[in-house]
Amino acid sequence: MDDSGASSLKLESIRESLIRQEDTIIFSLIERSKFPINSRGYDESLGLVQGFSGSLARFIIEETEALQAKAGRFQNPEEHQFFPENLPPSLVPPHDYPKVLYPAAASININKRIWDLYFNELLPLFTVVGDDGNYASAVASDLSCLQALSRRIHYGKFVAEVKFRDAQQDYEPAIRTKDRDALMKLLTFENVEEMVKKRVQKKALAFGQEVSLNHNDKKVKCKVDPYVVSRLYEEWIMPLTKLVQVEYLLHRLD
Ligand SMILES: O=C(O)C(=O)C[C@]1(C(=O)O)C=C[C@@H](O)C=C1
Repeated sequence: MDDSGASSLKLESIRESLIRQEDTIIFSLIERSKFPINSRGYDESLGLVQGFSGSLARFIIEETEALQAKAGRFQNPEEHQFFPENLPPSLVPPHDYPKVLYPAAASININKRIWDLYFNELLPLFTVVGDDGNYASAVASDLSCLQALSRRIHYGKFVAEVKFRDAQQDYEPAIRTKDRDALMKLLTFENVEEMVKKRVQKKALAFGQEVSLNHNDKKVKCKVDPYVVSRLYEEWIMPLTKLVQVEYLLHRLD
């Protein structure tokens, strides 16, 4: 959260954070698209890393997360690990993050799903086929994409909390009867989703276009197809953010 305390929790400021996170996601996709797909970096059976059974991607991301855990990254309730098993403890003094979410919310982590989705479905949509051997650099960019996506999707916890506080009487019956469909309906704002899709498409066009000094150059070339970015939001990012909201709300009254 950008605000300093739970009392300043407003849907508007939560949405502002989601809007700012769009920039991070789009820039990270643009960075990753510099490299071709580089599939060998994700092959679990190639044995590229001596003494490690798994892909180069898994190796880099596990090791990076271990280092970031020691530096306190996952103390922040907005951050979620891809490999929570055997993470080393933080070595830095704890920061006093505002206590906005209920404590059990920490156990909601859908990164396994985000991981599978990213590598199997999303990556092929915004990278070209090919192999330039730059596996380590490509994976470093993958990690930026994964962390940006994970942070955005799990931000659903904060969105859900503020919606619950704003309309507790509407949410309580559906929470008590564990009615997922009713919760999904309550938290969905189709007009907002339409705006998100349009805005991210426009941002991808603005952030990713080739800049030319040649005035005769009328054709706009984009590093990442703006339509693909809008599709990522429509088909995966927003549905998963809503899934996190439902998971969060289901246990809100435990
Ligand atoms: O802005 C909200 O109200 C949200 O819940 C976030 C979000 C999104 O993921 O962007 C998800 C569900 C709503 O239907 C609209 C937008």
